[in-house]
Amino acid sequence: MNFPLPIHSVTLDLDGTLLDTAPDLAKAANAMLAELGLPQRSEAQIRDFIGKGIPNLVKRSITFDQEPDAEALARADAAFRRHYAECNGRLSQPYPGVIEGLERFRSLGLKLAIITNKAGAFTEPLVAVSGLASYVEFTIAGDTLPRKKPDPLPLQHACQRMGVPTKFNLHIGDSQNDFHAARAAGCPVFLVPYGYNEGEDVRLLECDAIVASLVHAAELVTTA
Ligand SMILES: O=C(O)COP(=O)(O)O
Ligand SMILES: [Mg+2]
Repeated sequence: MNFPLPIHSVTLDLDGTLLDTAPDLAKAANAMLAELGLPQRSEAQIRDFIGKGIPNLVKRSITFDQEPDAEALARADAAFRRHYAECNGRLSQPYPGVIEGLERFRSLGLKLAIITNKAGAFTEPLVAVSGLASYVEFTIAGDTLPRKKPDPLPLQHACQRMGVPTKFNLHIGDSQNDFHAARAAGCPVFLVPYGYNEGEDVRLLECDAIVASLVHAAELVTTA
């Protein structure tokens, strides 16, 4: 790939790319585990459970020796959502370089949108309270469409909504879900190494660039 990369828009992953949400997610998961009388998890463990949406995080958190049954899962899911609604956004912070990187993308005239696997009920308040809402045209949450990342649908939908051919939309994320969604949609993809990738090293994925921050990403693009 030749740099600078010519693009019209940037779609951004939320958890692990824009915001470090693991402390709030770990707090809610441990409150849920305590309520169900299950052992606590470390924040490091919870970090590795983030990426494929809340039902998956809940299932991974309550799975110890054996697979949970449907009823246990439903109770855990409801408890998690109740606790997360209380603490969502309290400890979550933008990573270094996020606001400056968004400013740079904006000054290049690029359209920006957020694409997350997090459920919409938690995404909208989080994007608002973290100050990210003013930078993006819209947000697509994990339950906005019938399929979420790694399916390409959210990226295809976002590109259509912005009127940008997928090859001119750069997707920036922290995980294999972002990587596969972008590749399947035909979008170039940069990955950050500081987020959550379900316990795997993102450097093993053949993305177009590993970027230390969004500022670094902005240095590698130009307006098409
Ligand atoms: O909710 C998740 O599991 C991850 O959300 P993300 O797509 O913003 O990383
Ligand atoms: Mg992520």
